[in-house]
Amino acid sequence: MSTLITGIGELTTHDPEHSGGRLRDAAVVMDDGLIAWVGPAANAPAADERYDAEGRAALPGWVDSHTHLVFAGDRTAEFEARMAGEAYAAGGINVTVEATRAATDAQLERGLIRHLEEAYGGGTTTLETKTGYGLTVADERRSAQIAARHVDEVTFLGAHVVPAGADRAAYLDLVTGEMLDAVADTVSAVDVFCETGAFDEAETRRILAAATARGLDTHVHGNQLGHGPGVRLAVEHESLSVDHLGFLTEGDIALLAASDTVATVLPACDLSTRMPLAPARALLDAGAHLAIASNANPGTSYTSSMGFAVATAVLQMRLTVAEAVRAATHGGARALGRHLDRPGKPRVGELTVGARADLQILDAPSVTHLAYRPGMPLTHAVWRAGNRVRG
Ligand SMILES: N=CN[C@@H](CCC(=O)O)C(=O)O
Ligand SMILES: [Zn+2]
Repeated sequence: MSTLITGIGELTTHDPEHSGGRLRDAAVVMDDGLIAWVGPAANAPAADERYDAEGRAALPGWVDSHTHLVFAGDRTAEFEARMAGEAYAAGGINVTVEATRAATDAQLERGLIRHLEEAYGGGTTTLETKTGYGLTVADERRSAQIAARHVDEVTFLGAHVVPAGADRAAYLDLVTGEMLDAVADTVSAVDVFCETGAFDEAETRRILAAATARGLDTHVHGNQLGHGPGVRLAVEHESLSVDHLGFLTEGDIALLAASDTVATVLPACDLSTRMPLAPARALLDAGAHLAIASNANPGTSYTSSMGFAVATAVLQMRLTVAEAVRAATHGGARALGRHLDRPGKPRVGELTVGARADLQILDAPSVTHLAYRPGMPLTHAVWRAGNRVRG
């Protein structure tokens, strides 16, 4: 079944062949879950069904490359304390760990589905989520298995913190050994929280090496709470991404600019933790690959709204709307290694022939409205793999 979407007032493709990635009065044909044709509406071929966008803007669905959505419990009190002046500290993670361990599988799955519905309702079509609130072999395994039933990419974050009451050396052995083996078939990548209060340089190196030895991709949570080795380790290890980046030196920016490791910024988290905004403008100007993600989690960023993240990146981080949209789609795909076709996984984050047909239509004439009308519900219709899932 093929679908023609026509009457697109402004189409963002990310294909440089199409007027630098932006077309006016455009159309798209989807067939068999993939983009089959993109071009001027006047030249569009026929299809089995037709949808008229009536002049609205269309763009790739959001690729949210960083979330933590397998959890139970609530951190409202911690948020209130932060808004009253307390600093964020990694230790809060243990509050969610306790609640997650106490939850049944069904409760965790229901919570995940509820949060995914929110994310998808806002135009997200590809989503990564991490384990990291179980921190025992059984709890990390069930978190990974529940996530794998519902999301595109699952990342093992056993190295979130050393759980309360655990022996540090023994936990390091577990997270690089038995616990990693228990999830290795279920996840595609391993993440490490490299930060004071979480894991230091030597520990991070060991965890990244254990992941690579099992053929898994890697990510690093780095430079969130202060300056540190996160960026350097991610780049040295050729990790897919290093995420957060509120505290960067000129040297860190130069390292990222010279590497394929994606610099992932998390604007909603920076706001919610009242930490410095990551220098997205400087990263792009230096030539780094940039992604924007939600970091949806109950501690530091309890929102999965990619529209909000994009608006904040424009209004506060000084990106253009086109740069922010690219970082939240193509950038996120690159951060997950999904900007290239993989066996059984067509590339995402762009509207080019052969890519997965993931497309959102805004109730607005241009993507500029994402920042011009921040916080407004602009998602009008969404297709995922060629199926209309919203609107
Ligand atoms: N920094 C580490 N992990 C999460 C926060 C987790 C939490 O506080 O529950 C983050 O990305 O911000
Ligand atoms: Zn995170």
